[in-house]
Amino acid sequence: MSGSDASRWTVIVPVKAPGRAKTRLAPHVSPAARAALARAFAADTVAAALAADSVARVLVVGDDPSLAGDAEFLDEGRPAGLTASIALGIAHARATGAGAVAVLLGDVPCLPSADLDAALAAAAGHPLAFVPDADGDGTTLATARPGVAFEPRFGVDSAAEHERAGFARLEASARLRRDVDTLAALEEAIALGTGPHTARVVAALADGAFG
Ligand SMILES: Nc1nc2c(ncn2[C@@H]2O[C@H](COP(=O)(O)OP(=O)(O)OP(=O)(O)O)[C@@H](O)[C@H]2O)c(=O)[nH]1
Ligand SMILES: C=C(OP(=O)(O)O)C(=O)O
Repeated sequence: MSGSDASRWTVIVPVKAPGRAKTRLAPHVSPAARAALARAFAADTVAAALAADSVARVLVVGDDPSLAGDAEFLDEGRPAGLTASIALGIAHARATGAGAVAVLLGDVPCLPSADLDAALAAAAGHPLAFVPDADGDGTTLATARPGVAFEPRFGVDSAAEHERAGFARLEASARLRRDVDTLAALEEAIALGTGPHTARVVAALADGAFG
């Protein structure tokens, strides 16, 4: 992350409180391990965004400031769901001078900053764009050029919803597309190579640190 000129991106990362997150992992790991994984996924995602050359600003939206790390934090207040938290983040970013805006979900722990830079460079060629997740039905990144009305459609079948709403589908790396919701996705992420926060929690899990 360097400078703040208008050609660079503001990246909004919604992150829910770890204790309530990643419920699809609940059958496989303890509540403490699940919360630690959720926190680590977010930390690796935010770190990648902060390190990206094309990113001027990273804004974490949620209800736990400790999840923001070195990024800005925007308190969503009473949790009202993913769509509401994203809308709050976009409105805040635009009201405080953001030009190009991206929403990156906080569960892509394999993401290298160069892969985010590549996707944002491609996104700059479209008013609105998105990156489908690894499974193809969801979305990991949605983008809007400066001044373009931005109402991303994250949630169920968001890839199809984004396409229907006129967002251009971008080619992107497996590492940007690999969100982690399930045990199978976690195993794939480990095989791809995660960021250091997730790697530490996975190692602790393997050592039996969570019981
Ligand atoms: N701020 C905020 N972030 C959210 C909210 N819901 C989901 N997120 C974040 O959006 C990203 C993608 O959400 P999901 O893949 O559904 O993750 P999740 O809700 O933790 O997982 P499940 O409980 O398994 O559905 C993750 O970074 C979540 O932390 C919300 O209500 N508020
Ligand atoms: C909210 C989404 O994430 P997931 O499908 O991982 O819950 C999405 O893909 O739009």
